[in-house]
Amino acid sequence: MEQSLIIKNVNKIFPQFTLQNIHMEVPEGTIMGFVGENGAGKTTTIQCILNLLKLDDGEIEVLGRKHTDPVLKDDIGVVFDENNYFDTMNIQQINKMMLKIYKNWHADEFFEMCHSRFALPEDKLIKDFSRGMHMKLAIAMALSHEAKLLILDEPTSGLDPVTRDEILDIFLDFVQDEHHSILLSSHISTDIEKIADYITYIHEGSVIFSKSKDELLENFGIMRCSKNQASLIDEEDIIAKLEHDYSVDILVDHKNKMEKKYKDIIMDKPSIDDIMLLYAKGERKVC
Ligand SMILES: Nc1ncnc2c1ncn2[C@@H]1O[C@H](COP(=O)(O)OP(=O)(O)OP(=O)(O)O)[C@@H](O)[C@H]1O
Repeated sequence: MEQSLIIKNVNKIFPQFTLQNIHMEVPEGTIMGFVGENGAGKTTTIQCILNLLKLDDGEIEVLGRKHTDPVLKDDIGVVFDENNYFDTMNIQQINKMMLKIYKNWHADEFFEMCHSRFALPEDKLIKDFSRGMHMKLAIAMALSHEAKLLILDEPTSGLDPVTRDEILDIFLDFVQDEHHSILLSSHISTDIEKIADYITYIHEGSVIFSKSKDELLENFGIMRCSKNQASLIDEEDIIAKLEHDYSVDILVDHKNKMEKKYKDIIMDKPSIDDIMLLYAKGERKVC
């Protein structure tokens, strides 16, 4: 399988924050969920990919080209959480501008999505759009110029559950083409669990893991231990550990093996939120 996106050892240094040795690979035809706490470095990573920030070190390859190659503009569809560029325009004016910017801009698809799918108002200025309308417009724009890679920063935040579901289906539809792929940053972990094939978790500027979702959710387990039980667990079996007042949660890999080894301990299947919480708040080692 070819990779749509390869990030190798990327470093970006800000005065009070550093992205450290970021690595990630997004295979064609797949969706990579990009998760992490507020301020973990997701948007900074995305800005590096889009060449909006200069790398201090490392390499990024997008669709087989160096990420600085200007021809990539046509092949990448982008949705940012906050975007005020089009505030003084309406949908018609945006269409006219996009026709000049993208060589493969499809006005018919754009209007179909804006009107039929998303019911966006034709004449309203974008600054008068609600947050949900803003996101829908951004998604319609990203999907109307034959992009092969979508880079989406919080595309479903602020949307109601019904619209969110509809948009997730659009993303799933998009990757039915085996040459298409998506990098999807989101705090809504149920969205990620629903549609991602792979998950990259970034914490304080470093990638903690970048793995297939099935591997993560099937292989990882959380052992709910008493303090006494926890003291008997081999250190090498512990990926992360979070102590509560009277109990200890321990994140382990190879869930089935661990269940047999520690028969008396309750083993839960973790959600992405559980895994992030254990890593963020507990003691951990990088896996
Ligand atoms: N241009 C900049 N100059 C200095 N620091 C910056 C700049 N851009 C981002 N940062 C810092 O980088 C860190 C990571 O921010 P970033 O926006 O990448 O996080 P995030 O994971 O996208 O967070 P959120 O989920 O809240 O959107 C933050 O501490 C932020 O203040």
